[in-house]
Formats: sequence, structure tokens, C-alpha cells
Amino acid sequence: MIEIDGLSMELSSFALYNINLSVRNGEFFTLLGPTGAGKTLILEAIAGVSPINGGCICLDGRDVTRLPPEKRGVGIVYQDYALFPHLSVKENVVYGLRYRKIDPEESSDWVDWLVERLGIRSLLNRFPPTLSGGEKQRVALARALAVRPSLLLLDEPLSALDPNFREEIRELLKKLHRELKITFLMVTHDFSEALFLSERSAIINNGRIEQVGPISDVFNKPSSPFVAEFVGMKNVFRAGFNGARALLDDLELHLSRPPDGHKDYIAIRPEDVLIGVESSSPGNANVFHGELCERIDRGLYLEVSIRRGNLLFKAVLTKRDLFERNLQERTEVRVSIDPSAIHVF
Ligand SMILES: Nc1ncnc2c1ncn2[C@@H]1O[C@H](COP(=O)(O)OP(=O)(O)OP(=O)(O)O)[C@@H](O)[C@H]1O
Repeated sequence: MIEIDGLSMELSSFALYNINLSVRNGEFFTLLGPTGAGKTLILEAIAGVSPINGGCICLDGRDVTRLPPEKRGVGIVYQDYALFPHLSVKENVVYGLRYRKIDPEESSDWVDWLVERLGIRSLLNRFPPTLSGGEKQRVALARALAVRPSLLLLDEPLSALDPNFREEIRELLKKLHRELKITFLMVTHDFSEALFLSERSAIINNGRIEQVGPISDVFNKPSSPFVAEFVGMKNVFRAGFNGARALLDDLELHLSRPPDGHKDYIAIRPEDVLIGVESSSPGNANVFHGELCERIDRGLYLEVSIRRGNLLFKAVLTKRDLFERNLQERTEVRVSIDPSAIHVF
């Protein structure tokens, strides 16, 4: 269990402000946010490798704020593997045992299990520079777990891998977490990774936590414009509200129900902005016309913008849609949005 209370860190050009976080025992938790948000610094504060200016960090009920890294019971895996190039795979794996004064004899069954489980037995006498990215990350995982940490910290462990290895290591992390039942805290900027792996997540923006909660809540119920955009709700608008209606300039959108309490924004996923097709709930769908003004080719699909007065809506279309329906730029299109697709916060 991790309890972070009022953590702050001040650097020359960046600061972490009043970070409060509670991660349960055995949980797979992600710190999610854009590059430069401060995710790695939080991980480093927990590991004890970056000095903090205030607050305290408890691991499994122990205040570790002033303990050196090797006394915190934490394993860490880095994006760039950070293996020792001059040591063999075997020496890398057992490196932490000597450093933390753990008897290698007592740990031999455990290390043997890890070597087998991570599929690195045939690599034991090789040296890191001769390994593929996926192999390096398996070795880095074995090294971090060899000291039997109660908490595994993972700093973007998938982002340096090419897509094939990324999927393989992602699956491995999920299975390892289930088998080992220890707490995993992973930093990532990739929402789909967090969605696949973690139960709960904290969204970090510019040194602050924007939202914490079950990953499905973060995805479906973002609580700020930043989180809404981060999870792919590309249509975020400031709005006024009147009962079960949102007022955007001169456009009125029906909501599925009146908002609870004071709200300032609505957000809609681009895939819920339907162009030229009937809504699944025609009785109360929001229907309006706008001009198709931009098409961006995203490979498998096209992102299009539709202008309606001062409002710009983003939608997605397949290439087939676009050509079959001859949707050219500057044509007028009919847009429909189901009230249940409008998220209010
Ligand atoms: N030792 C340091 N001294 C000064 N600034 C630092 C130091 N370490 C990190 N920073 C700055 O703090 C900010 C947050 O860094 P951090 O590595 O935590 O970001 P991140 O969210 O992990 O991003 P990324 O996904 O790119 O790794 C960045 O602007 C970085 O340049």
C-alpha cells in the first residue's frame, strides 16, 4: 500500500504541488499524463531517488520519507531498461541481492522461478547490448523482482519497444501482476495501455493530480476539460444549462437528464458525432446542420471538422463513408448527437 500525503518537489523550472495519493495493496495503478507532467518525478520520489521538499510517503504503513532507496522495499523498471552493459544477464538479475545484502542462496529458488517465468534462461550468459528490446525488458523485470519488492515501480516500460514486443510485454505485465499479487505502479502517457493494465489511475497535469479513480470512470466521466481531451473527448465546450438542455452559443443540445449540481462544460467523443445518418434514438436526438470544413487522414479513418456558427465539432468517418457519400470539404452535412453521448462536468 502506498500513501502519499502532501508531496511537493521544487526544481528550477518545474514543481510538484501537494500530491495526495493512496494506492491499495496488490493494485495495478497507473500515473497517466502527457510528457513533462511530472509522472516520473512522483515515481522517483517514491523510490527515494529524487529529493522532495515536503510531504510524506508511507509504504505498507512504514514512513519511508527519509529512508534511502535500498531500504524502501521497492523494485523499479525503466523505459530504457537501465541494465549494466558490462554484466551478464545473470549478473544483472542478481545484482540487487548483493546490494541489498540478501543471501543469494536463500533467493535461488525465487530467482530460478523468475528466470523461467520471464523466459530468459537461454539468455543468462549473454550481455545486454546483444539483446532485443523485449529481451532487455524481461531481464529488467527479473532484476527488479529478484529482491522480492512489495511494490514494483514501472516507468514507461513499454514505450521504447517496437509494437510486437510492446504487446508481448504488456500481456506479460498483466499476467505477472495477477500471479505475484504485489502492487504495481506504472507511469505511462498512453491511455490505451492504462485502460488495458490498470484498475485505477491518477491523471497528472503540470505537476498536479487532475483526477483519480477507476480507469473506466476516468474514461467515461472525466471531471475537467484537460482529462476529457486526454481521454479522447475532442469536443469540449463551455456551456450554460437550462434543465436538461445545454446552451452553446445559439445551439441548444438535449441532455439525457438535467445535470446534478453546477456544471460548466460538455464533452462529446468524435465517434458520437454522427454525420448524415439517423440517430439510434431519433425521438430526442440533437440534429443540426453544419459545414464540413476539414478532413485529416488518420490512416484507418478520417477525422473531420464540422463548423456550426462559432462551434467546431470533430467527428470520425471511414474512408468508405467519405467516398460513398461524396462528402467533400465545404459541403453542408446533417449532424446528429444522441443526448446520452453528451458528458457534462
Ligand atoms: N533534476 C531535474 N531538474 C530540473 N528539472 C527536472 C529534473 N527532472 C525533471 N525535471 C523537469 O520536470 C518536469 C517533469 O518531468 P518528468 O520526468 O516527471 O515528466 P513525465 O511526466 O514523466 O514526462 P515523460 O513522459 O516525458 O517522461 C519536466 O519538465 C522535466 O524537464
